[in-house]
Amino acid sequence: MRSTTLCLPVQGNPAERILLGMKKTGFGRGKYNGFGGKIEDGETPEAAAVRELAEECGIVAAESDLEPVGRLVFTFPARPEDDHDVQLYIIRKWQGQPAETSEMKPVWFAVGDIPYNEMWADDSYWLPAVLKGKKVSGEVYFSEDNEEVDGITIRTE
Ligand SMILES: Nc1[nH]c(=O)nc2c1ncn2[C@H]1C[C@H](O)[C@@H](COP(=O)(O)OP(=O)(O)OP(=O)(O)O)O1
Repeated sequence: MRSTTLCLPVQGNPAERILLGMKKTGFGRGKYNGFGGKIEDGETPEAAAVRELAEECGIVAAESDLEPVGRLVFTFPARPEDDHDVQLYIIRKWQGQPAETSEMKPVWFAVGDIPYNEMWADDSYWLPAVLKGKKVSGEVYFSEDNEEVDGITIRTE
């Protein structure tokens, strides 16, 4: 199973706005997503999270500013090669302005106005808790269409 990162830039504590990216290529294309991707061989999860923030929306973050907020395991029975294990982070401090890249178009949303119907179907189950300051862990099983959630367990702390 591949190991990945997902980082959510937010403003405010508790969060008032969240930066999401409309993914233009690859996994999750056409959906608003957090920023992240594969952890390369020899790379720490934090280094991968910082690298992906820069590659996907052009912001420069320090690893020490990443707030670990949990871990999710995604299983796609119809596409086992897409199964992945995601380390989740929030970040509130960085340098530079978010900018569109070849991979993503970044857009700010108020936390009360998050476009869950244009996101991965599992996000509405765990993102509200993360934005309220909770840590989450869980497992998500997708249906045969790789879109709907067939089973989900989310634990919060
Ligand atoms: N169900 C889901 N809900 C969610 O919110 N984010 C998900 C998700 N499934 C995957 N992601 C995120 C996590 C991670 O940031 C990314 C998947 O990583 P991948 O490495 O497969 O992506 P990419 O196609 O961007 O590849 P690289 O950037 O080349 O590593 O999509």
